[in-house]
Amino acid sequence: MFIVTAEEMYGIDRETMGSIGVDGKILMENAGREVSREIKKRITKKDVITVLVGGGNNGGDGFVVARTLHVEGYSVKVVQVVGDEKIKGDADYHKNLFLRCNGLIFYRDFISDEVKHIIKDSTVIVDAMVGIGVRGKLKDSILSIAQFVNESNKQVIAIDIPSGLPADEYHSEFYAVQADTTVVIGALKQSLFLQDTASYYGEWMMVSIGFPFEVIHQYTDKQWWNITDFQSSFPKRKENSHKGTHGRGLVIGGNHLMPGSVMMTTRAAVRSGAGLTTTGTSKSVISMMASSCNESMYIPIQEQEGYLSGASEIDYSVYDAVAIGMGIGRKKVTQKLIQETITAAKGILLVDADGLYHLKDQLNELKSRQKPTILTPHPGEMATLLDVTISEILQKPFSFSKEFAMEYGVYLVLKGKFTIITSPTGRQVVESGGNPGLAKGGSGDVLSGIILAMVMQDQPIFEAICNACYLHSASADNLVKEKHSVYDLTATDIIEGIPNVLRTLTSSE
Ligand SMILES: NC(=O)C1=CN([C@@H]2O[C@H](COP(=O)(O)OP(=O)(O)OC[C@H]3O[C@@H](n4cnc5c(N)ncnc54)[C@H](O)[C@@H]3O)[C@@H](O)[C@H]2O)[C@@H](O)CC1
Ligand SMILES: [K+]
Repeated sequence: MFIVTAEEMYGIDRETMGSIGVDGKILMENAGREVSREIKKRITKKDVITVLVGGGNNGGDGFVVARTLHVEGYSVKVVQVVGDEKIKGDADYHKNLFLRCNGLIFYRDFISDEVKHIIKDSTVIVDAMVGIGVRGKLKDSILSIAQFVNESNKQVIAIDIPSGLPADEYHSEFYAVQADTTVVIGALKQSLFLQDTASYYGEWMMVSIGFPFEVIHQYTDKQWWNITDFQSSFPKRKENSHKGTHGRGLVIGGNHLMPGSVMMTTRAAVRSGAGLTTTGTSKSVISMMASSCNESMYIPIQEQEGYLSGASEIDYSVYDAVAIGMGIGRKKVTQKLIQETITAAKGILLVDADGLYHLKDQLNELKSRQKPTILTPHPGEMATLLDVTISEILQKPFSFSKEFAMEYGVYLVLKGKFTIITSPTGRQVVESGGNPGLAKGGSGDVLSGIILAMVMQDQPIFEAICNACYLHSASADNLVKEKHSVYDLTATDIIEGIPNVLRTLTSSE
């Protein structure tokens, strides 16, 4: 499913009406019909429904919903929250159809006792006051109605986007309707995947109203990754494959005080299908790891006082992919190791955790790498890389990611509740699975191991990274559904949950 900004949505709308020639009235009819279909799954004929209708096309969709439900025998009223002069064009056409079907409209552009009574007497509120055309904070008249709706405790179903909520990232202050359900029209809006706006949507689903796939794709390169994408792009294993087919991966990380991270990355890579996995770390970490992770091979790396300091002994040419940085610490001696690895690693290179800290002054080096580079920061690490605050990153995660990935020619995985994966060409995918059980030390290390294994399989690298993120979240979600809680779930559990996801979501022919 595609993700759009408001501007991109308007482009798609214009193109569909202009070049293709689909009449706006038909699009509006389609939108209202599809939204009604979703609403009907959530109501009965006993419900009393009020549709709050505003002055744009979002309101027009509201009139179609009101008419569709009314002619099918549901109890529906419309409250038009703007003056008559504001209802124009296609919306006015659909308003007249509703009136001619003997639909009932109350006109109130402020919160009066009458509107309060109508809302109080309703069981379901359909919010069609403002859609993606919202500009700034809601005006007082509509604001007061939105506030009353939020206090009313009624079931609220929003059309396209909760009224007042911005569709895009980097917005100013807002007040929005809190929906229980939002029926999103045509394409997913960016604010569905931003930390401070996502929850306003409540449960959501998307309906298609006739925008051609090619037209949508022409305007956006952003996508939400779901089970269908995972299943259709996950590589199938061939009968005649051998361990070399599935990649030789090297994990470099750890220090004498932090053996766990590199251990989890290694075990996750082994569990996710890497053909051969080698761990490069300090002697003391090897002695701790070797007995519990005997599928891996080990290379001791030069160290100074327990911290990794150089990797001249590694023959990088034998590895298809290298993951570096987990548990490596921030000591200055380690910087040289990162420097050497960036230039010496001839295959795919993934840099995570403290590796990113050391990378900060060497970002330009990445531009000359011949093979793909993957960086996997969380917002704090991303903020450090860019010298901005975490809250700035969270306000504009799509833009920051895209600029960064394109500037340095890297695949960027900005981790979080909504993980954004960006390719060097600016293509973006959001992976939104997972649960709060993942917000713990070690889960990032596990993700790095899964990515390492997946990028060595027979599939395009961007899809491989998206699938790795999906697998990581799906493992956590299955475990919380079946035998764990978000409190006790550990990074090790996530590794152990991988087989179940692979077994149930993929077939091995
Ligand atoms: N061709 C069509 O008929 C389609 C219509 N669509 C619907 O149309 C919507 C976009 O329509 P529009 O571009 O007309 O815009 P909206 O209907 O989203 O918003 C415009 C209206 O909101 C008012 N408004 C803007 N900012 C406000 C504020 N801060 N306080 C109070 N009122 C404010 C404006 O005065 C105007 O009346 C989408 O969200 C969707 O619901 C889409 O479904 C796509 C297809
Ligand atoms: K709305």
